[in-house]
Amino acid sequence: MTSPSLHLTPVTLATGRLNLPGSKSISNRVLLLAALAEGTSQLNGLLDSDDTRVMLAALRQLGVEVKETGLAQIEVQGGSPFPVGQADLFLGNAGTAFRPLTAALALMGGQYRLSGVARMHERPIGDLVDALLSLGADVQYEGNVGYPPLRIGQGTIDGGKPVAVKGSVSSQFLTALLLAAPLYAAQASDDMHIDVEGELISKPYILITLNLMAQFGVQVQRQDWARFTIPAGSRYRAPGRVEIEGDASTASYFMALGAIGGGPIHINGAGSQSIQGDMAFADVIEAMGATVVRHPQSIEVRGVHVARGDKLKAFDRDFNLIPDAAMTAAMLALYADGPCTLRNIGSWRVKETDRIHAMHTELEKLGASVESGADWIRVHPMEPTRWRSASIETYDDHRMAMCFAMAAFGPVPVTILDPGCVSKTFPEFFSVFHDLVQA
Ligand SMILES: O=C(O)C1=C[C@@H](OP(=O)(O)O)[C@@H](O)[C@H](O)C1
Ligand SMILES: C=C(OP(=O)(O)O)C(=O)O
Repeated sequence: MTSPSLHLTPVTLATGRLNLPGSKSISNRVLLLAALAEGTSQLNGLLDSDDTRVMLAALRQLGVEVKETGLAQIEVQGGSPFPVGQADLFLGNAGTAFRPLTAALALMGGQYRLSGVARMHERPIGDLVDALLSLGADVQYEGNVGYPPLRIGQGTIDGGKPVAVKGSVSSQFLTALLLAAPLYAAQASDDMHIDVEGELISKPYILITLNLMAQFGVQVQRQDWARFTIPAGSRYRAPGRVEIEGDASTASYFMALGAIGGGPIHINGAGSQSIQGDMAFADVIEAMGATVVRHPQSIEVRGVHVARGDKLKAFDRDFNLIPDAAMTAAMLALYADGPCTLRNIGSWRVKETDRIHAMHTELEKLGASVESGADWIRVHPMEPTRWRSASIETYDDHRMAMCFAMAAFGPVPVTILDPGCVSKTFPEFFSVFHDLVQA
């Protein structure tokens, strides 16, 4: 179901403060960890959005006791195996729910079906399934080989020999194996080794995984990015309280606002102590000419006034480490003093939509000159006379909707189609955006 379109009239200034919603990546990891850990976990600051709702609903269907104890506060009674050994789970388009649950249920054993929206059934999962099959799990494709929906049965898991996983399509496959690994390692007499075969993309997300596993009592040993060892006897223990920090990918939209709308924008919820790689987007806007002050749990951004003709500095950068925040950088290119090139972003092709195609097409509708290839995109800056008033398709991709809000700093009105798709990670995005900008 599509939502009514949103008309953005030109704005010139951005200033104010906001509290970030909880991190999607941390929320869904912590929900699964709390469900697997023996004992009670109190999760504070959890994100409330489509992606966390499908994870919560799945855990409840699996019999995990989850209580809402306050605003963004959840209490989880964990333990494994899950109480319900048979379930048909719908996981929307949430990669952070689909991939980790596939691995956990495959190692747990039972009878499960995992499906999602049509786009989820076009997002690859073969590299994770191959790794699980090599461990002795029973995972079958219901439709196209290499893609959801999946059926999981009772396998015979042997983690005694190193398991290899490819990480060139998504880091979530390695994250999924790591999160599930203690289901085997807890009973094992030998350490479990996970080897990465070939290139590993989006590395900072693996560090989030390892950090949170450690908070739940499992210390993974890492040899570069090649081998991950889960010691024999490793088991998750509920840590009591877990504070979930704000979402750094969401923070990128507000850092961008400060960079082009003067600021100051005060962003509360993630700062220099963040465990999220996307906080490095602050370095990107700094290099473009914005001023960033980093506090342990917040940041402040001041910038230029692009609506008055100021320009940001152009860039040519590798964005492999921050693929989500990279989309925001592509929008900032419109206001730069030269062409901006984003490299090593091949994973954009298999996310909520083909983001290279979507970005290229929609930026051209605004009047921009764009070039792209298999894993890169180049956006040329806009002269004021080039801007065209366009209706922007969002392709059911929350990040397309959120980053095209930055086009409101151009001189013509812009319409965002189906803006409600922001509910994947930040349902209140447009009301927070409107509170910060002025004509
Ligand atoms: O592990 C995670 O929480 C995520 C990893 C990244 O995916 P890839 O590893 O597929 O790039 C990122 O794009 C996604 O939004 C969240
Ligand atoms: C790629 C994304 O999501 P997912 O967790 O579904 O992979 C994203 O949020 O940009």
